[in-house]
Amino acid sequence: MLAGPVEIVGTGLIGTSIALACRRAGLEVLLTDSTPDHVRTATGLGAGRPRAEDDVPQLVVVAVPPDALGGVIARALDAAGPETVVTDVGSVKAGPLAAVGGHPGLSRYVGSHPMAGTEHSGPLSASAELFDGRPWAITPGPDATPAATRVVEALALVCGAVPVHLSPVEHDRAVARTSHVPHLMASLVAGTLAGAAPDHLALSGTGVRDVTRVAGGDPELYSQIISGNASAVATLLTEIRERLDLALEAVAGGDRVGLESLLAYGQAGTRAIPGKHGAAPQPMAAVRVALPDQPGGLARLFADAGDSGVNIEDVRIDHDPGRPVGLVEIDVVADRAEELRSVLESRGWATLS
Ligand SMILES: NC(=O)c1ccc[n+]([C@@H]2O[C@H](COP(=O)([O-])OP(=O)(O)OC[C@H]3O[C@@H](n4cnc5c(N)ncnc54)[C@H](O)[C@@H]3O)[C@@H](O)[C@H]2O)c1
Ligand SMILES: O=C(O)C(=O)C[C@]1(C(=O)O)C=C[C@@H](O)C=C1
Repeated sequence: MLAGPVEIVGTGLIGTSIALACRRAGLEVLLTDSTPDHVRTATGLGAGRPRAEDDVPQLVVVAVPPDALGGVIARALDAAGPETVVTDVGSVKAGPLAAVGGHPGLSRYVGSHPMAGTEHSGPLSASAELFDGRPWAITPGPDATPAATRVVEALALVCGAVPVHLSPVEHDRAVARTSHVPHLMASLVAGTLAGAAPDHLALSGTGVRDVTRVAGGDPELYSQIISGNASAVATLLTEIRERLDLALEAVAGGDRVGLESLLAYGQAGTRAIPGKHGAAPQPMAAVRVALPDQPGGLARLFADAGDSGVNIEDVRIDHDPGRPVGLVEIDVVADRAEELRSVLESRGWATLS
């Protein structure tokens, strides 16, 4: 279905990660970016080769910032061959589709959106594994042909992702809830840390890091993303503002029952998030390991964890402010945690309960 070549327009974090995943599958990849250095860097990483004038890609993947999507998709539809399919990976889907409305090549355009990323930008942060097991929204407009949709679905599969089909409007409503509002909330919480006293910040544990990580993303990119989905984001913000008022009243008025009910509602929300590959959420447990601050320590720990045969779902590293020791929290499926702990202890690692 996807035979290549695949052209990537925009060789930043997402474009270069897709290019690397396509290369991993043996596909020919052509690279384009308005910043020639990014093409050079991506080429150096093994993501493909610069596109030549006479190349005819089977699929063009547009991975540029949201404000530039409409123009770049239209140019890709103009420039590509009559059979070439064009997709984009922008975080909002109704806007780019509207921007190319009426284009004669519209039947070859199918929007999409991989639900994976990091708080970093640019080709140097890219990874072929970024999309493994992650949802990838496929959002054909009414004019898209089934054949073009299948090509874009094949791209998601080549990248190791799980395709999820929905309309552009439904997509935008969904990601307001699962991505855009969470990002904004993380930024509001993280903002309370800027300028805080260093001896207060020294008490930062994993909780505050978990809640604020995404707020480290590029403000220019996220302001484009959130503005591009303004109506769905504003609807949810209004809901949250009402609950924030209730939280304020409960805290200020010492209403423990009201507070518990707000916290229970939040807990129910965390439990509603599906597990990996869209499966039902599985209970997780963290195995906590003391890691001496020495070169190669983490590699040895991962090798020993790998030998246990227990899959690592997530990892966090924290540093003891007073000692040259790190604390590594390895998340695994709860019923395998004891197995991992006992293998690590048998290899000399100190685990903490
Ligand atoms: N960062 C994420 O977590 C994430 C996840 C999924 C989707 N997305 C979407 O993917 C797209 C790219 O995001 P990113 O995080 O890779 O950003 P990035 O800044 O890492 O990369 C963007 C690249 O596009 C290039 N570019 C800008 N304007 C261009 C133009 N007119 N023509 C050609 N190249 C151009 C830039 O030079 C840069 O290399 C965005 O639309 C974003 O909404 C981002
Ligand atoms: O993991 C992260 O760092 C992300 O923010 C990734 C994330 C998300 O919210 O899930 C961010 C924006 C994208 O449009 C898709 C994915």
